[in-house]
Amino acid sequence: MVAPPDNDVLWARGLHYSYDGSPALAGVSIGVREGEVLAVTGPRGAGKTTLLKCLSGQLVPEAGEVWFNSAPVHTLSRAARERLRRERFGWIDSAPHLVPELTGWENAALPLLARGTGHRAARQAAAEWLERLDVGDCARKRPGALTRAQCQRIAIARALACEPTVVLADDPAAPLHSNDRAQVLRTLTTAARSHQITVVLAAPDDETAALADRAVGLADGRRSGAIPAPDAPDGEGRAACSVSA
Ligand SMILES: Nc1ncnc2c1ncn2[C@@H]1O[C@H](COP(=O)(O)OP(=O)(O)OP(=O)(O)O)[C@@H](O)[C@H]1O
Repeated sequence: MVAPPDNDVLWARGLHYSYDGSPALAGVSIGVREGEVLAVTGPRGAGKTTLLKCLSGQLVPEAGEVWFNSAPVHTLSRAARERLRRERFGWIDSAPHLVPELTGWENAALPLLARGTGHRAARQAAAEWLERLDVGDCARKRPGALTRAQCQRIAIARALACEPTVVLADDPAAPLHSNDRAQVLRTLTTAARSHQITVVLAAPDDETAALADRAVGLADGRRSGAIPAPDAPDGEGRAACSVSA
């Protein structure tokens, strides 16, 4: 095993993963620098979700290595990977997956409570993140009384409230109306940057990728060619990244 570069908080080399014999990742290597927002772009089925799941320890690659903060993830036991995910990673899915019986703040506080944070402190942290994400008025409401966009903001608050080292966001604006998409994505990237949280963002479109500092492409489970850098407005946006399989 070769240790990753020092400034990569998350680093993977030669990842292979198949579903029932069909390859989803075929030798992907990637490095994520501390504090950056990295977009993983590519069409449907390119392997973005599978890559994020391998990086976060949800899936174990059939071949290849994943390192977090210079420690191997791919060799950890299931229990150790679960602990790592609970303590250091946040996950945002393309659907909010809130618990319908719980209120907004209770949903946002769940990962903190799972970590053993006291009820009062968890409630306070959840409430602060709901405010930051402009859904403070949803704290006492249940998901059934909220819009999809409000629920997705609560899901983002849930991922950020325990201030993880890395957030993996799998097309987090997918279910939203186009008016809400840009706003929700911008809120996520701004909040992460202001708290030095590294983000890996599966981005199916240019609009999403443009909010990242850097973008890498996937196609058919492999790294695809160099992505041109668009004009980055207001210091936001991505840089070109020359990539190889
Ligand atoms: N649970 C699964 N069982 C079988 N095949 C799967 C499973 N999940 C993904 N795949 C397949 O693996 C390949 C990569 O899928 P993946 O979801 O990682 O791509 P993606 O880029 O995230 O796509 P999308 O944008 O549609 O989410 C696709 O061919 C997909 O059909």
